[in-house]
Amino acid sequence: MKILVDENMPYATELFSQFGEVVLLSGRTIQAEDLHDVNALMVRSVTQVNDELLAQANKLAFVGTATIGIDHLDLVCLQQRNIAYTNAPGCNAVSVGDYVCSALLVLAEQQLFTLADKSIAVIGVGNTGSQTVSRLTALGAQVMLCDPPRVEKEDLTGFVSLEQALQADIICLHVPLVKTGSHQTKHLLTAELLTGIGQDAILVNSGRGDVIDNQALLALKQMGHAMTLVLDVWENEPTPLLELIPYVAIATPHIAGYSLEGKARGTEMIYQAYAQFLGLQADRSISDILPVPAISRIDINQSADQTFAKKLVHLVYDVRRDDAIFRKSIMKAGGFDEMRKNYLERREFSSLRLVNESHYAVESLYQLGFAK
Ligand SMILES: NC(=O)c1ccc[n+]([C@@H]2O[C@H](COP(=O)([O-])OP(=O)(O)OC[C@H]3O[C@@H](n4cnc5c(N)ncnc54)[C@H](O)[C@@H]3O)[C@@H](O)[C@H]2O)c1
Ligand SMILES: O=C(O)[C@H](O)[C@H](O)COP(=O)(O)O
Repeated sequence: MKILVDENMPYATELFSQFGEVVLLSGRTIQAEDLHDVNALMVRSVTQVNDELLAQANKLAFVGTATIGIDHLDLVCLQQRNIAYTNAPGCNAVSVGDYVCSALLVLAEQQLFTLADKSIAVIGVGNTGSQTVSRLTALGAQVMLCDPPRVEKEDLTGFVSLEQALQADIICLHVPLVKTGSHQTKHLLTAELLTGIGQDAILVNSGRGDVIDNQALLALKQMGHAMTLVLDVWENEPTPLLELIPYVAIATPHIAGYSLEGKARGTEMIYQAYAQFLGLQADRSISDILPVPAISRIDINQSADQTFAKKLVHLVYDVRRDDAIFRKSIMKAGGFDEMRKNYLERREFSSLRLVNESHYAVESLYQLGFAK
């Protein structure tokens, strides 16, 4: 059995070697000839799995992507070739929630605001959006929810329209890239909709870059629109619109989901799916492999407020680290992918246990994801 795996998939060799030979390649450069005699292909979002890539796939029976998004898989092509596929829904949702929380707490400190005083809208209330909602709610914010496809299917009440969501002080985008059907998201934020966003607003995109018309956003910023931008995802990755970067307050190279736990969970989920596909028992686990975090417990000696939450959040993950590396590396050829490949270890809030022997009021910190 030969299993071809993107080299940026942590713990892949440890897990997939249960089934056979594991071959590691750079996901961005996997070619059709690499798939000759390969039984299973395990990718990340940078590999376009389509007719062109699968042209020489004579034995391929399974494709796994260790990601939430599946816009890089041509599902029709996989079905036509009778190739099974799986993704890893929710694998890095906690990591994305941590990212948004870290970014908004940076901006809250810089712009002197309290999240509880802001109107916040989350657009796309699935796995990642819900993680953002629970963190912001823990920090006292009232969060508006916008998810027309869910409202249509689940008959939910209290959700707002896209137009209402775009009036919020803070707008967080968590939608997938959908190019067909009645809820398409490519350029969901058109030039016209972007223009209607408030001058004091904050716009965070950690979904997919194509959801915002990046050229229109640049034109708007060049005309002096003052909204604050947090962009983790960009149109045309790995070569984002360089002129846009100086207008972005927090800019990162598509790493919102890159906690070690999130990436490892992605690998483990497709490993388990492949074992099931083969009718075998998955006998390995990432919990046996993940390293102990550098700081794993802290004694709590005060009740929680936003300032205290910020200290703890940024102790575990301060997004400014990734923003600084992004600005330094993005001008270099291949810089975007290089930053992702050499991403510094980052742990989730849950890696830090808060010991509260004096029973201070810190329930909100546990709601943020810190461990008890
Ligand atoms: N930046 C990163 O590192 C990172 C990490 C994980 C996921 N993502 C991206 O985020 C996307 C969302 O992830 P998820 O786990 O929350 O997915 P999900 O499928 O759990 O949730 C997506 C939600 O968006 C909603 N939605 C779809 N179209 C919409 C529209 N037009 N308007 C409003 N809502 C809409 C869906 O109904 C669904 O509830 C993924 O598809 C992926 O592209 C990025
Ligand atoms: O869809 C996802 O899960 C995320 O966008 C994921 O973090 C992307 O990471 P990549 O596969 O590009 O390494």
